[in-house]
Amino acid sequence: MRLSKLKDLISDLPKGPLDKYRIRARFDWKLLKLNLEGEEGIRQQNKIWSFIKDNSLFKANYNSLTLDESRRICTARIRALLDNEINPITCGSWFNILFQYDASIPVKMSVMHGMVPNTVFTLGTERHMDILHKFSNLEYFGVFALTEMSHGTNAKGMRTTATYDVNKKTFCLHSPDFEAAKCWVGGLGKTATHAIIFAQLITPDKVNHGLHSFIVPIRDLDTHLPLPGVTVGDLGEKIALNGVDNGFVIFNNYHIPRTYLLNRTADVTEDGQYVSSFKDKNKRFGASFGALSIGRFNITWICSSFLNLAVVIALRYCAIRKQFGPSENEEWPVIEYQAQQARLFPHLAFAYAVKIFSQKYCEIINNFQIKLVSGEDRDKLHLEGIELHALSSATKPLCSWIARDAIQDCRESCGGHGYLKMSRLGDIRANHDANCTYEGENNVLIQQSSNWLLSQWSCLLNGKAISSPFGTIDFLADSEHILKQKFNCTTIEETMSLENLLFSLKWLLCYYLKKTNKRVQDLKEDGYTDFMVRNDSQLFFARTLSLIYGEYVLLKTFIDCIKEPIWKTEECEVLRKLCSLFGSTILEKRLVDLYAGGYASVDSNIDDKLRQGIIMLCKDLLEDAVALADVLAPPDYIVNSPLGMADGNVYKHIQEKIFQNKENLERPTWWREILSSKL
Ligand SMILES: Cc1cc2nc3c(=O)[nH]c(=O)nc-3n(C[C@H](O)[C@H](O)[C@H](O)COP(=O)(O)OP(=O)(O)OC[C@H]3O[C@@H](n4cnc5c(N)ncnc54)[C@H](O)[C@@H]3O)c2cc1C
Repeated sequence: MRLSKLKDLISDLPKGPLDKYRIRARFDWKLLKLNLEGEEGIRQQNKIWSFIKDNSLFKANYNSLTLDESRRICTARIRALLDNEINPITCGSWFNILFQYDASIPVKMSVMHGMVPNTVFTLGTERHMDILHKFSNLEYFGVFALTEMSHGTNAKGMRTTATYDVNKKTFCLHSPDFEAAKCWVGGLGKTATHAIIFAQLITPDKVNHGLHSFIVPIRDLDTHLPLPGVTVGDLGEKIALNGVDNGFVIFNNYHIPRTYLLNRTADVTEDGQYVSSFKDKNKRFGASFGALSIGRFNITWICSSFLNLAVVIALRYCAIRKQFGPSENEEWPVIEYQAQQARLFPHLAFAYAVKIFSQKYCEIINNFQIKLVSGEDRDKLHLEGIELHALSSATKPLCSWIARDAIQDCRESCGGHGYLKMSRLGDIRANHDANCTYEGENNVLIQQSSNWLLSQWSCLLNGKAISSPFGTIDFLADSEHILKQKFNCTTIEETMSLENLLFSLKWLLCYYLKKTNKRVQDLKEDGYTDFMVRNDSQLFFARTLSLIYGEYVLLKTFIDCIKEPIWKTEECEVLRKLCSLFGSTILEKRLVDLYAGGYASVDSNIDDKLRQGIIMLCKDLLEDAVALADVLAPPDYIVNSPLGMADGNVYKHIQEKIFQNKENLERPTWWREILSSKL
């Protein structure tokens, strides 16, 4: 790409005190950005950011808003974005960068204008095209309602019923009590006209066929009042994301047409017969699981958006903020300190790892969804769906915990000013928080991943082939050989090499599979039920097993990405360092297992080699850290934190923000109460 064209695509950064670090970088940040995000990706981002910059509705709010005003503004901004063709469908996964501006907007939009049409498209058929059209035309506003008041994670325990009425040719929706009310539904509190409701489908023969999804009218299209038989309302203020009206709904023998069942995988005929295109019920779930994984892979991208923003703010601030120094006359920016580097640079490495992973797997899951709709080989799709489900069940928790911990460290690494609301780090932390809970509560979701890994392990033990269409665990076929290997690196460089780090994770995964399986078998032999076996094998095995699986795939994806021929030598060099820092930071936390499992002998000094390697890498990366943050940074009007602006004029921007808000300088209306003791 010609330089003038690159300048149009990626704007120059303003000059300022951060230049001191920028000129030390050993690569061109714009070229790295171009290779990492692609020309189309950067165009998508520019389209979204420039729309926000030029639209008065999106001027930053300086004061806290009332709940009602938060919701109104969020809805108005969503409308403006939609009117300008900015939505999850047209922008694809790049839409998730909106989380860096105001997280409520993409949360509500992703549900109403992404997840809902996607679900209708994926799980519905021809007969739902008219409804789909109405969602797209904004005649209908749809929400996604799975969670119930007394059941969230355990979807099978949900108690809303949809009983087929053969005489009326309708499904009768019913919530037996308040505990069966659908709740937490984003957009339902004030906005929705329709909801996709997951309910237990019961046929006239009284057979319960399990959870199925239905399109259900909620509010009158003219008056916006609840329809008869529907009680709908708002859950009130939340910890964050208050632009989103999370709501509840209760049905009282409420009838909807038979055709409102989303019937791609199963249907009920007019005379009440249940028919499924999947002979095996589990396969119906397999394909649906795959479809649901799209949300979880998207969350890894959302985590990446929050993580990038927090890391950008913290790194830029810490490169400016000075404290102490080697002499009376010399003060050091805090980023120069070893402790600060060790706190922040691994998070920078994690940010790149999560970004590369989420970009790749969002593309894979989008392609999977297309195959699902085009009705390719069902058996093949079933296996692919299961692997994607298992992977997203490990990486969604892993990436959201990585981001959670990183954001907190970023907040602390900015000291007191990081605690100011204007730093945005508190809002980033609170908004990100929900990623650990929705789309599958992390601690429960992660069990799905270990279940799949254990089932593949038992195939292997029984001489059967493992099924890994995406190749995330195909190396397990070689597990016997892997487990016999020993750590034998003699130098720090060798220890920190990508090949060695990846192999160590392969070993750990095999080791944890063996250990978890042993625990499971022991419990079975002791007569435990399947339920108790699963419960009692979580600590310290199954949970760690899933995390190691996620870590392995993230590292492998990072390494594969570096191997692509697109990179210039200097880009490869810096990415390799980040990747090595990512892998070694993960392994350093698992030293106990590497020793206890016999991979590393006591005199191998793997701990010293890894730790010294991390220190060396952090020191080395100081040269590139600010430029690496520039690659991840959105424009200043999106960063919108005086601590993290591109020019690095931290104190000037803090002063502007303080003085911008007139209230900060005014005498309080209650000033007499202060002096009352004297009056
Ligand atoms: C901001 C936000 C938006 C949301 N939007 C929607 C939406 O649009 N539509 C919708 O349907 N839902 C939505 N939800 C609901 C969300 O999907 C659920 O909250 C989530 O699935 C967790 O379920 P739960 O709240 O019932 O947690 P629970 O399952 O009750 O979990 C409580 C605790 O118990 C633990 N636990 C549960 N089972 C086990 C087990 N077997 N082993 C070990 N520990 C266990 C969990 O780890 C957790 O710590 C939203 C939630 C939030 C916070």
